[in-house]
Amino acid sequence: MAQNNIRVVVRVRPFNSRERDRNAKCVVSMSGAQTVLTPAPPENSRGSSKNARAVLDGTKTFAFDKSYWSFNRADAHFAGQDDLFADLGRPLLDNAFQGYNNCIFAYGQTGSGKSYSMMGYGEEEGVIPRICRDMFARIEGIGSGDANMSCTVEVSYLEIYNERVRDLLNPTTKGNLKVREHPATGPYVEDLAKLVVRSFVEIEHLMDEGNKARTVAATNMNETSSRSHAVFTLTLTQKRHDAETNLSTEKVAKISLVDLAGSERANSTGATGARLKEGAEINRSLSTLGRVIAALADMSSATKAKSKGMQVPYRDSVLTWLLKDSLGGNSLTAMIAAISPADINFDETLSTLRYADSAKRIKNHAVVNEDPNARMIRELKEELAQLRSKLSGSSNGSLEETYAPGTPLEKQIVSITQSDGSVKKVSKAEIAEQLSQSEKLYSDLNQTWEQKLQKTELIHREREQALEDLGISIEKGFVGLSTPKKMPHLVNLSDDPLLAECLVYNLKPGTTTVGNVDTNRPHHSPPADADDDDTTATDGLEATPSHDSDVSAAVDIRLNGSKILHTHCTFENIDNIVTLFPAAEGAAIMVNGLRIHEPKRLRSGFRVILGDFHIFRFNHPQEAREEREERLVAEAVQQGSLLRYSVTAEQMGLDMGGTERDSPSPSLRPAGAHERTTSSSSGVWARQRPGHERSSSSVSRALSEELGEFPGTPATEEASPAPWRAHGRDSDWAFARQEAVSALLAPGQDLGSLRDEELEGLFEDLLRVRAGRKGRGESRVLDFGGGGGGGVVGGGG
Ligand SMILES: Nc1ncnc2c1ncn2[C@@H]1O[C@H](COP(=O)(O)OP(=O)(O)OP(=O)(O)O)[C@@H](O)[C@H]1O
Repeated sequence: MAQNNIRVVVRVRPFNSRERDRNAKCVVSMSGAQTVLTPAPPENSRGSSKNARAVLDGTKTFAFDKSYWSFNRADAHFAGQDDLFADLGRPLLDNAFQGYNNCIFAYGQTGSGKSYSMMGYGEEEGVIPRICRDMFARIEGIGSGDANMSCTVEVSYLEIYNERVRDLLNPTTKGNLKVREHPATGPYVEDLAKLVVRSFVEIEHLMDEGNKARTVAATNMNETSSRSHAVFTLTLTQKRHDAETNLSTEKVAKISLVDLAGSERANSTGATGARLKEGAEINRSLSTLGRVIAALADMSSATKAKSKGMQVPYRDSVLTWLLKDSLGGNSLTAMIAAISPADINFDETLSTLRYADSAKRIKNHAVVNEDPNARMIRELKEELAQLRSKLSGSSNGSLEETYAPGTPLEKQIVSITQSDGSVKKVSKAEIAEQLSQSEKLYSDLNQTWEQKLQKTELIHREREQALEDLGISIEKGFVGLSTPKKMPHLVNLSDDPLLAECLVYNLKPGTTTVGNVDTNRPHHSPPADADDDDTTATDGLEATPSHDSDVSAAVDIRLNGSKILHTHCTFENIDNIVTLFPAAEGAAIMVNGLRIHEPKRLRSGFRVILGDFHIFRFNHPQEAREEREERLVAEAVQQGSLLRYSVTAEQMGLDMGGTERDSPSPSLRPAGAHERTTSSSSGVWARQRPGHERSSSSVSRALSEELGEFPGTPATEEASPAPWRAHGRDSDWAFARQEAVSALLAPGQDLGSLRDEELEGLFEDLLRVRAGRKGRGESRVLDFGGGGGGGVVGGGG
């Protein structure tokens, strides 16, 4: 058994545009493995010697396993994604191939760079895709080097939100899976899909669809990923067949990769109602994580005798229960503490560094998992025999009481011997429950590879069906993802880079109807009355019930949440001209910030908001291409260059076919909105995480750019914006929200003329932004992120 401390590394990101706009000072410095946090002097007393002393007094120095300086690429000690992978990813794989469990979790406030390190953005792949890619490269190497060795990989992907566990890969399980614990297996999520993957591309595909499920669920509640914890787990099984003895042995390693919710939620304030409940539940996982880390750190410094009596509150939250092995258990674990460099985030950064500082004292006890399945099967078999005999009463020896026939199982108490040898009194009802759990575990463990493959295929079909039922376009025979080549479509925008632009809704020739997802749910109350605070009603992807009415059958795109009517609107695509028709009076529809009541022709790049929370960009690839072509030709003509006039579009850099550029016409959209890379080589990780900042300045920048205030910005953006660039794709999202709000607050707009819901929505939004700003150094401007009745434009249905 290897006893290892948790490896703790810190990473500081560059300033974001909001910090730059506020002239933030960098308060973080790094030297070797040390991270130093120095409070910035107050604005009005800079330079005074008294103040200089006070600042020095406030300096905090922390030593970690590594400190990654990602603040400025130009610096000699700059650390990028490669460095992180070399230090954390490669050793993790070395350990996993030896048979050790491993875990990496990222901790830090919202926007500090957790997802950047874990998943990455654009070409800047994070540690998760690199691990997956390298794992399959190693497996290939093993397979070709030793015929007696074989490796298999299984994947699960879950999200914890409000203490509820949602399977992101299996739509048939509803959003509340149970965490259980069995002595043979440790904590596990009952009924969580564990899908077989045979290549990196298959993992990419799963991750893509998992993120789609996450996005659908998040949009339902106007959420972002920073409110939930995501746990991606790989199980690597290596089988060695010994030709001489004809025996097989196994090594199994579990790799858990965890992107935690923004840590400021551990102490967020200002929430009310459902928000408060949500806050409390998210806090529960994060605050319990804090207590678990503290308890384990204390235990590591206590004497052996003293530490024996100490309790670690793993079971107080779903997250810590699931991470039990990774924290103080059988795992080699690393924590990435992500921090902002800015003075305005000083308090959050200090709190993150303190967290990280205690985490580094935690000791884990990792063992090589040799033949764990064989052991578990043996233990479960023994247990099952005991449970069955207790339940049937056949082992009623002298020690057990006898009960009259017909006595309810709850009332029949028997004693069972537990795996540690202790004897426990339990009711037969509990035994029946445990029996069914253990039988399930036993049958899971006994599944053949073929059965696992079949199940994976079945869930895959169900998942795609569930997405298609919502109107979300699915790439059949997935090989890298690209948005539709020709079809006009809507693509979702989001404040959250992780959730932006992963849902594509095709607008096929003819009519596409948008309605409420609940329309095809039998016995559901009218969606117009839907209370968006009711977080229990919306679980994201679910296997869709059969279409039970004419209305539901006619609905192609199903959206959830408040203010989406049974039949909300239709898109008519006639000869490639797309027109949006409100389907009923009062349907909440905005196009480019204006509420529409009449049909409206859409042009590529238009922002469309449906209901309160569904924000899209309309893309018309063909139209965008034609416009670019026309513009280039016009430019060529203007320059009087007959030569250029005669060159083909392709020669001018227009891609007419395969690798299309689907973004809206720059003339019709904020110029800061970048085109997405459609390169399949960068895969889903790149696609899902275009450069993207959540800040106010991107709104103002987007507006300025549209007004031509950024002359340096090229009219036609190149694909694949780097994440650290000042303006990201979110300008589309923020721009859409901005114009929606501006429309309500337009000059001359009489607030008194707003409808009650609109006024209330705005009021709540303002309160939330204000509370957010007070509670957090860095807030998202336009963070109307609460579900609670607010929303983009308040009123609607
Ligand atoms: N090391 C880095 N280099 C360049 N840009 C970074 C780095 N880390 C983060 N960023 C940028 O900062 C922004 C926020 O990062 P990210 O989305 O990873 O934060 P997060 O901590 O995951 O937030 P949340 O808790 O909301 O999920 C992104 O635009 C990202 O591109």
